[in-house]
Amino acid sequence: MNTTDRFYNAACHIWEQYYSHPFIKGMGDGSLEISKFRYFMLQDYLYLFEYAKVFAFGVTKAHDHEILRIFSKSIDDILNEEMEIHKSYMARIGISERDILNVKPALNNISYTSYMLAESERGGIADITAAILACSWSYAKIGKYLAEDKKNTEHEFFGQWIDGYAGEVFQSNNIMLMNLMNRLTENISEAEYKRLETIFVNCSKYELEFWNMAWEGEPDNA
Ligand SMILES: Cc1ncc(CO)c(N)n1
Repeated sequence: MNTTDRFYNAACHIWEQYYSHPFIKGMGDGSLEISKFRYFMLQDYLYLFEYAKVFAFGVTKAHDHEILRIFSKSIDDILNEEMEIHKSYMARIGISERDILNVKPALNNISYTSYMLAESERGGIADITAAILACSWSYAKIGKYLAEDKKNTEHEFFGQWIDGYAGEVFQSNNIMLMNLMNRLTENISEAEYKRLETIFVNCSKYELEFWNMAWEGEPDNA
């Protein structure tokens, strides 16, 4: 079994909860309150700047030119492709630059990105890819899952989000990262594999916490 199949088996009890999550179901059937989506978009926008820095560790630690290109292209795609989804929604919802500057990352958001950055600083290219993969792959799967029903992608508000993640650029970048993960782990020991699996499973849990945070919104004591 290749590494990504083993990762999936190790995390599927968490991933199954994404599909039935009220936030994700609400984007699918169009019932999600815009105020919840607004909070998610702002937190996710801040998240993406930190997530891009995880790839930047990959740039500095790359041991060949192809890997260097994969990580540097990913940074460009996050900052200039994926963020277009966020910017477009911000314009639609009426969120200004100043609103964005006033947003503080929620504790879950900080914890998740700090964990990814810490593992990336400590580890090598395989650890960095394992940390990235739960994010990239889960959004690729959620986008595709929601896009299975044509009605969802045609929704006048949430359709753009679903199309963005189900679309060619995001999907093919994710496949590139999955292939990279498998290539990097072809000859590793079981102990090394286990270390990477732990990172992947932890990031999968952080993903679920991010959806919970988006659903529950700003806590009263924030
Ligand atoms: C929290 C989170 N995870 C993954 C992605 C996909 O890049 C995203 N935009 N946000």
